[in-house]
Amino acid sequence: MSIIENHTTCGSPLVESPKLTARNVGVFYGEKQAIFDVSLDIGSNEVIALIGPSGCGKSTFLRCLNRMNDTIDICSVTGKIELDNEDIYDPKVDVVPLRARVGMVFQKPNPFPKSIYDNIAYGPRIHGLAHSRVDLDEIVEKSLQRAGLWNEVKDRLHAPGTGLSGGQQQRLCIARTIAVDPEVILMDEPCSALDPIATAKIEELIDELRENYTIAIVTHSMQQAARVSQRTAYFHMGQLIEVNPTDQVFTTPEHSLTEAYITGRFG
Ligand SMILES: Nc1ncnc2c1ncn2[C@@H]1O[C@H](COP(=O)(O)OP(=O)(O)OP(=O)(O)O)[C@@H](O)[C@H]1O
Repeated sequence: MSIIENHTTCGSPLVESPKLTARNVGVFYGEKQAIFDVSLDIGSNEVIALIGPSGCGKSTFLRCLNRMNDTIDICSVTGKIELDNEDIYDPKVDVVPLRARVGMVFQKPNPFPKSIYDNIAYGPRIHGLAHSRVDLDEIVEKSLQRAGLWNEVKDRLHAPGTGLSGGQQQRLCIARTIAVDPEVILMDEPCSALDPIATAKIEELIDELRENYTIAIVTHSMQQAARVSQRTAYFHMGQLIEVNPTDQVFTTPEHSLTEAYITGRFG
C-alpha cells in the first residue's frame, strides 16, 4: 500500500458545532514529518476514536490538541487548532489552564506519589478552584464519584494512590483529570495496561462521561472503538484517511485503506 499524495480525507471530518477544530495540521519531529495536513473537528459531547496502524501518528495528533507536544523539544506543529474558536497555539495562551480545559489520560496509569485524596486535590489547589477545605472535600468526592471509584476508596482516602490496582489507578487518573473541570478529555490508549474487567469499567465510564465532556480516544482495539465512540477517524502514515460514524467505519468503510486495516490486512 503506498502513501496517498495530496490525500483528501473522506467521510465527514467536519461537524456543525465543533468544540475543537484542527485545520491543515502538520507535525514535525525535527526534519521528519509525522502528521500531514490533517483537518478534523471534534464535536461537543461526542466520543471520537482515533485508530490506525502503529506509528501512523494517532498519539502525535492527540497530543497536539492540548499542546502536550510542546514538551518535546524537536517537535513543531503547523496549521491551526482552535478550542471554542480560540487559537490554542496563540503565544498568549498559557498552557497550564489550557491543559486543565483539555485534560489527558495516559496509557499507563500515572498517579502522583501522594494519597488518593491529594492526587485529586492537587489540580484544584493549583488552579484555585476550592475556597475552603469543605469545597475541596466536595470536589474530591464528586470527582471520585464521577470516575466510578468513590465506593471503593472512600474509607481510605489518605492511603497512597499507588497502592490501588491498575484499573483503580486509571480511574484515579480520570478522577484527577475531571477534578479541574475540563471540557475535553484526551485518552491515549487508556486501557492498554488493564485487564478485561478493568477495561470494561473504563469503557462504561467513558460512555457516562460523554454527557458532560468531549472525549477523543486513541485505541488499538477496534472492538473498543466500536463500543465507546460515535465517530471514528482512521489514520495511515500520518494522514487522516477517513472519518465516519463508527458503525459505518466498521461495516462499510469508505476508503480501501480503512477496509484493509479493519479486516486485519495490516497494522
Ligand atoms: N518523541 C518523538 N521523537 C521523534 N519521533 C517521534 C516521537 N514520537 C513519535 N515519533 C514518530 O512519529 C510517528 C508517529 O508516532 P505516534 O507515536 O504518534 O504514532 P501512533 O500511531 O500513536 O503509534 P502507536 O500506535 O505505536 O502508539 C512515528 O514515526 C514515530 O516514530
